Amino acid sequence: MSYIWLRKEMKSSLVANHVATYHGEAVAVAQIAGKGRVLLANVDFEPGERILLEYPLIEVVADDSIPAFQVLQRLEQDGQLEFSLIFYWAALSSLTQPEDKSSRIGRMVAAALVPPWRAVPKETQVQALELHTPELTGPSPSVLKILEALWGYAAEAPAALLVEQLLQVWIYNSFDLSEDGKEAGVIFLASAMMSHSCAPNAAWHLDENNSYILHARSPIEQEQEITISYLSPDELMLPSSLRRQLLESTKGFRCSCSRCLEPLDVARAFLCTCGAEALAHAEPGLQATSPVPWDTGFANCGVLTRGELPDGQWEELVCNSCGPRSDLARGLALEARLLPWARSFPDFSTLAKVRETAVSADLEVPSKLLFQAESLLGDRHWILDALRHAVATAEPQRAVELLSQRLEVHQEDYCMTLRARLHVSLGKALFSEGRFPAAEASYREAAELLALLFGDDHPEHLEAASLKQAAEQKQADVRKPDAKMPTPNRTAKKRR
Ligand SMILES: C[S@@+](CC[C@H](N)C(=O)[O-])C[C@H]1O[C@@H](n2cnc3c(N)ncnc32)[C@H](O)[C@@H]1O
Repeated sequence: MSYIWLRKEMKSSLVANHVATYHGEAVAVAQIAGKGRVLLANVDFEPGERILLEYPLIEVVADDSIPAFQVLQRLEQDGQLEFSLIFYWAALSSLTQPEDKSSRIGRMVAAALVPPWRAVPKETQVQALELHTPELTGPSPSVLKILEALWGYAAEAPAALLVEQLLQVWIYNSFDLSEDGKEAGVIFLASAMMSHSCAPNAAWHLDENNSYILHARSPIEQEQEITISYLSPDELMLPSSLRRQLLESTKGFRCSCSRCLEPLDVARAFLCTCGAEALAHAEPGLQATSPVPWDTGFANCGVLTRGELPDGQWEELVCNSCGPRSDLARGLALEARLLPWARSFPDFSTLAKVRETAVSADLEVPSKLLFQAESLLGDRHWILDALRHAVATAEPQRAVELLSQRLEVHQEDYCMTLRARLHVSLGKALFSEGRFPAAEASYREAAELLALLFGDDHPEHLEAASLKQAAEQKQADVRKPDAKMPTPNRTAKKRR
């Protein structure tokens, strides 16, 4: 991979200078063809090692006591806003402070028809404007409506473009801080340089001061790119085509990470008739060479047509043992049938952003679906995994068995957060069955993974550690002879 290093002496990049000055011992900004600016490691990092801590550049919180915010609320109610209101509020809050009289645009907040609101110093705004946005052709209708509502027709084009650019900066670079139904967001400089990967090598979280903390989740070598996931741990389980569609529709780019470039998709694993695992191609339909007989003979499926397959095409699966197979249509048919169920599953609710979610009214019982899925889908199939999750929640007596199966599947690196959370759930299921040593072991695994991902002061780690302690305590209580009760030995003595 060839990089162009953006060093401190290159005055073209304020962000690169900032990173070199404040985080230069750990990271540097570089440029990669097709991705733009990226963050590279300046030294080697061990798993669990902290890479950086960064203070927020701008933080915003929804506040309906402010008249300018109320104007946005009215526009939202009238259906005039294209994106979530908090992005527009963040753009307005990234204008310069009313007292900044240095430019015409700098006086915008002071000139509004409503009282001035909290804005930022000019220097902060200039830094924010260096963050990634798609190419802008002009202000959007929503921004023009806002300008009209806040400034009247006097608002001029350069101001509209500035607001549009700030809006895009927030859409493409911000982190969600919403809590208890109150929307909020934050942007950073160094952290905004990081690319997404579906197999990320770093994990981030925000601490109680909203500082950005980044840890290595796998070994990272000097000059290697540092990547995080823009998707949630559950979304990382989706097949390549859906992950890519999600990133395209929400973040506006086609992912070129190592996992998305894999030709076969482990999240779409099927059972070949030989008993081995058969994987689908990551780009469905591309490998098709001739049509297959569509009569699947599968109950309730009838005759499968091209249009009924998940991506409207027929596919060939590649078996680990016998190679390309174009006769495994029963598995594909079941996948197509289960898709509406999976899309309606709460963990994957963001899929609604990708395409209209067709949720059938007569959603079937997950335990029945699970039975069918296990006969045709491979353990690594995302829908089989989601079914095991659903059944483990609905039927606590099966939780230990199903969570253990899920954990076995998720032994790979990119699933680390999910794996840690699965260990917590398994610990709870074992604890409720009175299996305290096993529960303790599961909580210990969770605590270790969470410390590695987020540090040992993170609330999720502390919770797992305290659950582990509770399981330990229970074990000790079980082992401790109760002073009031006669032990078998004492009873035996008395009898003699
Ligand atoms: C938050 S910015 C990251 C920094 C950005 N590269 C820059 O030059 O400012 C997000 C943008 O980086 C690019 N990007 C991030 N991850 C990517 C990936 N996995 N594949 C392709 N482009 C990616 C996309 O253009 C995306 O909209």
